Amino acid sequence: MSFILSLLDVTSWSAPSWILVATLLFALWTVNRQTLSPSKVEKSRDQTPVNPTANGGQSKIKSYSTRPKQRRAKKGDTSGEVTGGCCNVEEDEGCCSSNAGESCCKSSSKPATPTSETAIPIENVPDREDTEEIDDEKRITLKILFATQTRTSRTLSYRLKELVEANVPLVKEVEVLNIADYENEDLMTEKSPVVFFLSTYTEGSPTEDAAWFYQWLEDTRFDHRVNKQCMKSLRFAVFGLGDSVYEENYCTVAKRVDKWIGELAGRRICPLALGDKSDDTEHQFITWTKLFLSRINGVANHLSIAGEDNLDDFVEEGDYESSEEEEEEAATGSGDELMDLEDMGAMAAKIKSAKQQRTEEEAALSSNKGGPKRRIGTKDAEERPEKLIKEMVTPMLRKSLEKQGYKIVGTHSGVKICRWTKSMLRGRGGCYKHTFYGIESHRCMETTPSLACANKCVFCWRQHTNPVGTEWRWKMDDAVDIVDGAMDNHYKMIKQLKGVPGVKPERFEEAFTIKHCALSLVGEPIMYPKINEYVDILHSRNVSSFLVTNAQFPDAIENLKPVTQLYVSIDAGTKEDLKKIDRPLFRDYWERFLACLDALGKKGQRTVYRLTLVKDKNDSTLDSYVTLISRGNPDFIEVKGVTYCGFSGASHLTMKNVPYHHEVLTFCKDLCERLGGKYEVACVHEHSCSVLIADKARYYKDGGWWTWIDYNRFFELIREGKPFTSEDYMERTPDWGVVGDERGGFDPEETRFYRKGRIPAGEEGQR
Ligand SMILES: Cc1cc2nc3c(=O)[nH]c(=O)nc-3n(C[C@H](O)[C@H](O)[C@H](O)COP(=O)(O)O)c2cc1C
Ligand code: SF4
Repeated sequence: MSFILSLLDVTSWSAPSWILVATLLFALWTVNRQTLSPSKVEKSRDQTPVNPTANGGQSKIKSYSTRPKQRRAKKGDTSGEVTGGCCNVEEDEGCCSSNAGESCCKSSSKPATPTSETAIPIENVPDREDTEEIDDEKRITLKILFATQTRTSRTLSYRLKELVEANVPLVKEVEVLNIADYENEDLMTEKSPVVFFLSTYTEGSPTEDAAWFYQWLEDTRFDHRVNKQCMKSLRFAVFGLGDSVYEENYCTVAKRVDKWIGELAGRRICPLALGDKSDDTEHQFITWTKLFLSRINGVANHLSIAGEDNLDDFVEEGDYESSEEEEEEAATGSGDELMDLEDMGAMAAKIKSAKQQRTEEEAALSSNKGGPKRRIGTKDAEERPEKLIKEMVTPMLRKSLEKQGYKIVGTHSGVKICRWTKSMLRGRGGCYKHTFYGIESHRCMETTPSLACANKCVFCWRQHTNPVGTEWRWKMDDAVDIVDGAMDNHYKMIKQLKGVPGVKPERFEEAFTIKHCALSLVGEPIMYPKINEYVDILHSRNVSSFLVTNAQFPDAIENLKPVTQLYVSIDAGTKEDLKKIDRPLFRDYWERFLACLDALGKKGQRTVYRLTLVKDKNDSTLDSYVTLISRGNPDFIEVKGVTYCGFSGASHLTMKNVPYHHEVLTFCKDLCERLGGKYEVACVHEHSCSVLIADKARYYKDGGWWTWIDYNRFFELIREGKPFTSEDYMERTPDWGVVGDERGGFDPEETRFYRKGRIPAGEEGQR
């Protein structure tokens, strides 16, 4: 042992020891370098095909001897697939768990490791010996510029880099850069072909990193000092990222950049392509990439033979109109076949026929239904021809949501076990709904029949991995199937908790009879056109229903059957703030929001406004909340401090936006004061920074608060089928739940558990 220690004591080493160690280190470094040397990497590309047909087979480079055609790639062919890495496009936004504090690949500065098909075959592979003969000076550099918020564009950029490196030996180097790090003016003298991956955000705007470039490019077109042919030497291609639900704002940034560079005489290597979040971005990317690889090979080949000139065969004409047709081509390609340049004629015919078929189908629909648009609650979606209706949860989205812990039920529903369910199973306390309304958290299922919604709220738990839409446009599952599916999955998750330290056997048993359903997981439950059938099934099984809606569908609120408790989310007090916080899809979002409050006021049911306080964002406009409360006249107002879900490129919320419990309480007291005494703070749940404000006239009786629910009575009332009100099934709130009680809303039958390093509840500073 002392010998080893003396070896570790470097200060005692003699000169020969130093020389020995240095020699060993050098030898190790050399071996390692050889393992990773480019020639080794090249060897692994040995079989990678390249397409000389892109230059008409007339390459003057001796090395491009043509080999017989390789087999064509089939969709799903994974031969040559590189596995590993979490930021491939399939997980573009969802690869990171939303839990704060978890290690996150998004924060890594390392490029995403693609799981891409690096072996996308371009036909006629050059022989290994031949490619080695290519003079390095003849090989070109490709630049990829991306602009992103949630990293999809960045991920695709690195995937394209990998694919080009694996498939196009004439490209020596692929540089991937954030567009903000590129000198805009260099586009006018750029020698390397440039590919842009650009995403579009609110109202068709560019991302922050692209804003300067976008403005510069727009201005350049009108700058009389600038030659309108200034980008003549630029070979470029644009891939846009967006979401077609934004209709006329769909991929605006990419469309415009493609158009503007074209107007400045830039030469397109490849048509504009659009990756649609509501469709299959992965498929669109692969289809476009196949075309791009063959084109860039042609461009590289010509550049290396003929230099700057003689490129006309390999660039698209610079006019924007023609690229729409091309865009269609990229979108409709089957992805199964390789598009050689000679195949383009056949492809054009295919696109034309696909277009015609679609027009005919749409026309048939319009004549049947009086228009192709589908509305929530109508049967249009159900009656659309099967092949036009897509599933809401694509395989890519499924993977991403499953990573975040959701169990996907059918094609549009999800269920997830709540942390309070686990907590109550272990006798460590229930959630705020236990304190406020007597919910048994260990028997509560949190689910949604629609993972889609019509917003992009900054505090969304899903970090924007879910689909969005203003109407139901997906395949629709039967209500009974999704209730069954959600319950089965919930029970499976409960089963997995067997044997977890602290789980109480009697609670574990009870958990196999669900008593409550919180339709508030994510998404918009009332978007599901069969929501009434859904709640009927729950009630018939003696399961209570707490349904939360985001106040964008007033008709659906009006048509909704009685639920145990109906919530609307009030995410802001003013039109401007609502736009900033919820980032709604509807242009008339404010009118819809107000109409929802009016509809709620007329329901005559047990209703709740749910306010999520985001410090410095929606906590300052008290008077505007007063107006909204007077409008919908809810029974309760639940106020909760926002929960920090970790950083998401699309959100920008930080811990600074999370209010302290005392700040939430002060806000509530101020609010009650401004409401003139009609409402009062009734309960608190300090644990989760939640406060309940109740209508005093309705819920304060016999010297106490009656915010709890008699669930059995509710089911009886439903079965009786006669009209009833919230006062018919209220129950007295236990003392420990009432504001001012020293237990802070913690059930005395439970045992408080403090995680190491956590501040005990009720203490100053608790969030
Ligand atoms: C708040 C928000 C607003 C958006 N607005 C638009 C839009 O106006 N048009 C569009 O085509 N896509 C829009 N999108 C969709 C994004 O462009 C799409 O999610 C894209 O894949 C994001 O790419 P990125 O991950 O590289 O940022 C929006 C997304 C969010 C979160
Ligand atoms: S409405 Fe809900 S699900 Fe939709 S974005 Fe907002 S928080 Fe997320």
